[in-house]
Amino acid sequence: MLDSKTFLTPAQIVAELDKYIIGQHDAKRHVAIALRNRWRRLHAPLDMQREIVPNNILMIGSTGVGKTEIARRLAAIADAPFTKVEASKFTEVGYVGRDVESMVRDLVEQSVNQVKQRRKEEVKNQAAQAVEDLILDALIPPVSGGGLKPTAGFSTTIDSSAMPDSDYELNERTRDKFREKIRSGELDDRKIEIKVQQGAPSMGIVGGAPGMDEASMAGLQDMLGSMLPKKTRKRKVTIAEARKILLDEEAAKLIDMDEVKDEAIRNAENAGIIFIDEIDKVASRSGKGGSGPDVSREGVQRDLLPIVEGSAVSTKYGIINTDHILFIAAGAFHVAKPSDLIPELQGRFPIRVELQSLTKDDFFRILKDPKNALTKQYEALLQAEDVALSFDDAALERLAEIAFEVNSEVENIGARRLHTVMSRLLNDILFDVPDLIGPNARILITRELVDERLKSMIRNPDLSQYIL
Ligand SMILES: Nc1ncnc2c1ncn2[C@@H]1O[C@H](COP(=O)(O)OP(=O)(O)OP(=O)(O)O)[C@@H](O)[C@H]1O
Repeated sequence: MLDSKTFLTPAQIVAELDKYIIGQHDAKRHVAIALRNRWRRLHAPLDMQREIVPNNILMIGSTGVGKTEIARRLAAIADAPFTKVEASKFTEVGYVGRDVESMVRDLVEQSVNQVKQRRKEEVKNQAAQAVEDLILDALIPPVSGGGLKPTAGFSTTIDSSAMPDSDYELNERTRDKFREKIRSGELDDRKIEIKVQQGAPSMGIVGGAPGMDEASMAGLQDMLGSMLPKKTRKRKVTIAEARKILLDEEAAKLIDMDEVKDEAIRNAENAGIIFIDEIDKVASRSGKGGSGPDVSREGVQRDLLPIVEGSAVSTKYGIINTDHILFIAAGAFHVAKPSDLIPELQGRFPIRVELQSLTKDDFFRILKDPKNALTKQYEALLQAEDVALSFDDAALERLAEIAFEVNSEVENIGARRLHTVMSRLLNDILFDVPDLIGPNARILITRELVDERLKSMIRNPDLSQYIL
């Protein structure tokens, strides 16, 4: 995507983000520039490409206002590998817990999966052809022998050497007929026996050699795994299921894993986005009179620094350079301030954006407008049961109001509150369909209905604390 000749302009990127995220215009502008800059860098002269450093971003805003969502959607727009980590989960090197390099390994893993998926898509037609042959072999073994065992009801062993020409032709004609039936889906429910590959055998390496890191261990496991013959197992499944299972296996056989690894590493290096949440939780400096936990928090920041500054991290797919990965750090910064981060780290996140707290009106729009709005999700769920659910605007206004009130009275969890409120509102309906509310029913959620179902709870803070 990023290496294609044209790419979305910053305004177009914002327009894409607008489809999913309400408000937060400032943050959208900054991430749009950062993304377009990555494309610009890849089209700059080679010697300059090395010099251009990404403008990492620090997002400041309370929980549930769209920080993660913006970063995730940004990655989706660029089809870029993305990973989210919580800074508070890291521990300083030398202590038990997740080491900071694991986020780079996660990113590469993500990138490998993405490339693999893309390549499989490219060879899908070729793989489908091979799958059709395998299914056919299971139904009617070819005269040349081989193939998979047919199930009861079909001819069994065919001795090709003893077969006269006419029998051979007959077999071919039968196979052609069945090929058509397989294609039309007519035989989808018929059971056949197929050989499926079993998951990688466990090598039983626990702990590894002293001094061996996680990446080398995983690499060793992979290497040993690939040296052993792949185990297969027989399974009896319907033709429809066989198609799915075999398609994945056949597609995997057609792609070159070395190429996949190379491309995945390149993508992670040039397009990867790492989102570090809760950075404020590791932001307090021992220099300010801190002890114990402060020292360790500063340790985590010091460990993060080389990765954000650019260094080589070894992963089971190879060495990856972090120089051009885009880092987006985020935190509420209610207690600690960005200035409590160690200066070197502050310097690595030159772009600061503040996300706004969401208003009642924002809640209303979040319920109604995004492509994946909660109302649209529930409507689609019930559509599957042929029940038409809809919401009138007054109902959505009331829901937004309730979510806003509960946030101010109980705890502010931002737009996440809409999930709990909606689920409370619709639970009975979701349970009653289809037993009590049959197909073709129409349900209109009105303001009165919202009040009726939720009023008792919002009047009682003790209750809403647990339920909403
Ligand atoms: N401005 C917004 N527009 C649309 N949906 C939003 C917005 N803000 C939050 N949401 C929705 O609320 C949920 C939580 O948002 P998100 O994960 O982005 O929170 P966050 O700001 O990253 O919080 P945290 O720091 O706790 O992770 C998501 O389902 C997201 O879609």
